[in-house]
Amino acid sequence: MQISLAKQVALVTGASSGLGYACAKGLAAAGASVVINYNSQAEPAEKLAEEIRQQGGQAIAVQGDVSSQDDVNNLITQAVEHFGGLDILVANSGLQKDAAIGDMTLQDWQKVIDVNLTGQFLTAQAALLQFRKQKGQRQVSRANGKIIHVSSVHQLIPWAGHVNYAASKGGVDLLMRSIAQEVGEEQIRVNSIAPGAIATAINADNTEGDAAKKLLELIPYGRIGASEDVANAVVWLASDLSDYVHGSTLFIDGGMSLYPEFRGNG
Ligand SMILES: NC(=O)C1=CN([C@@H]2O[C@H](COP(=O)(O)OP(=O)(O)OC[C@H]3O[C@@H](n4cnc5c(N)ncnc54)[C@H](O)[C@@H]3O)[C@@H](O)[C@H]2O)C=CC1
Ligand SMILES: C[C@H](O)[C@@H]1OC(=O)[C@H](O)[C@@H]1O
Repeated sequence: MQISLAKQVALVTGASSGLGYACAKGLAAAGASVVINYNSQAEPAEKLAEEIRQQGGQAIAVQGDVSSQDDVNNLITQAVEHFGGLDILVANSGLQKDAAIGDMTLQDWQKVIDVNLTGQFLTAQAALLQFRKQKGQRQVSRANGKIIHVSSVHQLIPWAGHVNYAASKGGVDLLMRSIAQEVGEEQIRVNSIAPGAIATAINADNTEGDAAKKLLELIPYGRIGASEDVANAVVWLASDLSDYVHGSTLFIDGGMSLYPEFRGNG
């Protein structure tokens, strides 16, 4: 079944690479106008926007640091100014700064929390305030706006050597579920996805060669994920086909989260 997001406007943060890039492509292919946020990599974001326009879609690339409230507010402003409103937020931006707990600097802790958790708070808050502002004006979906947080299997599975990252994702889990509890009566739909091992650039060391073999021992379904596996799930969660899914986390991990033990991958 081909999903249509025609007339809808999506903002994807951290979309100049990896999962965000794939999600922006997938949402555009489903007919959404897309705001492609990037922090420092302008070229791939602009190229993707141009590719979408060349294919008859609508897209713009907008620089912004999701840990800056002013930048986040500008992302929403650009969506409204260019496409008339906002219907879908994919809060995707994230990074890792790995260290053993005894070696982790406060800077490395703070940076990961600022982007992976505070950035998700700021983008979700800005999006839902826009949903409220435009309430009743956009007859494009059964919901009055949709928020999809990108979390990780490590919201559930501890990850030695990555305490900042795992803590940030654990926070995203309760952030999502608390927002969902608070705004559901406004028909603002809030969910998250929890990817497992997906072959993206930041994961290259772990998803190739011997490291991949080790990882595959933790994946019951027997393969490492692709960005498209995540993008397909995001398009479905953004569509009315999932209209009764609210406050849920969709694990996209080949069954990795079935394991109680994860000795990490790097
Ligand atoms: N690749 C994987 O196996 C998994 C990835 N994830 C999550 O998926 C999301 C995307 O990760 P990947 O695509 O794998 O990595 P990636 O590094 O390709 O994408 C992360 C994006 O976030 C952007 N970003 C970083 N700091 C930012 C800031 N301050 N403001 C705006 N954007 C910022 C980066 O520029 C980058 O484009 C992250 O939240 C990550 O935690 C979760 C589970 C597994
Ligand atoms: C399980 C993955 O290999 C691991 O999970 C994450 O959230 C990280 O980005 C790694 O990809």
